[in-house]
Amino acid sequence: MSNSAESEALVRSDDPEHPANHICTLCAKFYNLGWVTGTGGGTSIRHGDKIYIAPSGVQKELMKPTDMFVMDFESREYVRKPQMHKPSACTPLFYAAFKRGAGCCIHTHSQWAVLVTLLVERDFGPDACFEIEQIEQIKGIPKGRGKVGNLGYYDRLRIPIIDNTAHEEDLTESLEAAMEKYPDAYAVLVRRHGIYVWGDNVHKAKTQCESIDYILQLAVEMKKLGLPWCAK
Ligand SMILES: CSCCC(=O)C(=O)COP(=O)(O)O
Ligand SMILES: [Zn+2]
Repeated sequence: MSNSAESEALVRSDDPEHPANHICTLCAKFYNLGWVTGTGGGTSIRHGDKIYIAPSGVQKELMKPTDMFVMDFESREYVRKPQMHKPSACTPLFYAAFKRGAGCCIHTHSQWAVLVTLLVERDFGPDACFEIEQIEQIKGIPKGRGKVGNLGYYDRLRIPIIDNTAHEEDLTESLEAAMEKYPDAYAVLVRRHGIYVWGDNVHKAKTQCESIDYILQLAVEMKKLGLPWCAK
């Protein structure tokens, strides 16, 4: 897109739920939860045929709508590219979630997520997975893509764990492999790094991420108390 007025229009709106505004307000909230401190983590939103992406290496809680990159979903070309920055290194990972029908993807560096990946370290390898059941908050997570409703109290929540890589974008292949292997998952943990959580829309991605973070914190405390995550 060569016309700068058109490019500007993509990020200027009075609607607080316009993705350029929404990413900024969400990241400010997530900063206060310890999810996106020190420039780590982030959020991306799909809006029709456009994807809104934050810049890389910036304080995510201080971003402005005009800082946003905008990518065309089909061509994967940028239709808005602020000169000062590069797009988030998480972009190919967010894109993997959008290809699976997500409307929003959140990446956090939550310490609870990191700790859980260390607590299941004994299962290190391609099959590593965090599993928990009989916790009320599990009901905040959908059963799976194309399935109706959320998990029940007696259902088991499974979140696959992939190994970290030196560069964020190099996680893409293993994230996509985990998505294939666990088609019902709405989240993937990254060992010693954090978590990616996605949802059909912004509201669902946010509430699912909150539910999962709550469960991960609980899981760490349960482990400290010697309490099992699953009944059997
Ligand atoms: C200190 S953060 C290291 C990079 C990272 O893991 C991350 O999530 C942020 O990447 P971005 O390119 O969006 O700044
Ligand atoms: Zn990260």
